Amino acid sequence: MTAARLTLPSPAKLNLMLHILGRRPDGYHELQTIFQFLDYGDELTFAVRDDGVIRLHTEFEGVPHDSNLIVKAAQKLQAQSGCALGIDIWIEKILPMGGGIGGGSSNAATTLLGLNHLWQLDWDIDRLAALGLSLGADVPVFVRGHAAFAEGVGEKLTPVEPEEPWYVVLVPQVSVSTAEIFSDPLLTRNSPPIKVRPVPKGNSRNDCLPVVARRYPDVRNALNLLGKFTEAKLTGTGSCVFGGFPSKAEADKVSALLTETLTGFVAKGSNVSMLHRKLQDLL
Ligand SMILES: C[C@](O)(CO)[C@H](O)COP(=O)(O)OP(=O)(O)OC[C@H]1O[C@@H](n2ccc(N)nc2=O)[C@H](O)[C@@H]1O
Ligand SMILES: Nc1ncnc2c1ncn2[C@@H]1O[C@H](COP(=O)(O)OP(=O)(O)OP(=O)(O)O)[C@@H](O)[C@H]1O
Repeated sequence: MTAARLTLPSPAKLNLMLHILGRRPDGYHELQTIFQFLDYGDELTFAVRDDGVIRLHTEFEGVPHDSNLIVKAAQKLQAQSGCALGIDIWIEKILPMGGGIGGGSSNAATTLLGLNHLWQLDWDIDRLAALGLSLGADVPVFVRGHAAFAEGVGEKLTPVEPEEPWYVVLVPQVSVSTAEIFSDPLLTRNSPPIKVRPVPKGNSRNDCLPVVARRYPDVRNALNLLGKFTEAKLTGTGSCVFGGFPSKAEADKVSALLTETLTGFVAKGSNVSMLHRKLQDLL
C-alpha cells in the first residue's frame, strides 16, 4: 500500500515593525513586533512511514540532516507524543535562508501541523505552539497562523488585522545571522514599551535596521533603492527589505525596475496564513 501523501505550504512572514525593549538575563531580547504572513513560501510534502524513521529527503546546503528545523520539529513531536509512526519529508525551498522572512521557523511549524494531522495526534494549537517555541522564537506565530502583535521574545501573541497590501520584497544576496545582530553592542535595546492598542501609526521602525545597514552594504543599497518608491523597511534582522503597494500592478512595476539588478519578488500580505487556509480546506 502506498502511504498517503500530504503537501502543505510554508509561508514567509514580515515584521511590520520591531522594537527592542531590553535584554533578559538569558541573553534573549524582549521585543514588540507585528507579524504578517506573505502568500509566498516553501512547500513540504509528507508521507507516513510505519517504522518510526524520520527522514528529510531534500538536502540543504550547509544544514546537516539532524540540524534541520524540519527534522528537529518531527523528532520532538514524535518523542513528546510517544507516536510509533515515522515520516518521509520533501521540501521545495524558495525562501532565502537568513533572510528574516522566517523560512526555517515556518518549515518547523508546517511540520508540526502536518504531522499532528497525519499521525492523528489531536494536539491543540496551544500545545503545538509551546513545542514550537522550544525550536525558535518565531515558530509559535506560524503555528497559530494569524497576523499578530508579539511581545516577550515573540511568544506572547495578540491577533491583529493590519492592511493587506502587495509587497515588493528585495532579497540581498547575504545571509544575516540573527544571533550576530542581537549581540552587537551598538544595537538600541531601550525602546519604551507601546501600551496603546492597536499600535499607533508612526511606530513602524525596526530597531535592528541601523546595525544591519551598517554591517551589510547590500542591505543598505536595497533600502535606498526601494526607498525611492515607498517606505522601505527591514524584516526581522534582515537581510530582506520590503515595501507595500496598494495594487499588484504597482508592486509589479516597481519590482520589474528593481529586479534588473537585485533579486526579489512580489507577494500579497495576508493576515491568515496560507497554511491554515489549506488545513481548513482539508478538514
Ligand atoms: C528577529 C526575529 O526574526 C523577529 O521575528 C526573531 O525574534 C528571531 O527569531 P528566530 O530566528 O526564531 O530566533 P532564534 O532561533 O530563537 O534565536 C536566534 C538567536 O537570536 C538571538 N535572539 C533571538 C530572539 C530574541 N527575541 N532575542 C535574541 O536575542 C539569540 O541570540 C538567539 O540565539
Ligand atoms: N528548514 C530550514 N530552513 C531554513 N533554515 C534552516 C532550516 N533548518 C535549519 N535552518 C538554519 O536556520 C538558519 C536561519 O534560517 P531562516 O531561514 O529561518 O532565517 P531567517 O529567515 O533569518 O529567520 P528569522 O526571520 O526567523 O530570523 C539557517 O541559516 C540555517 O542554518
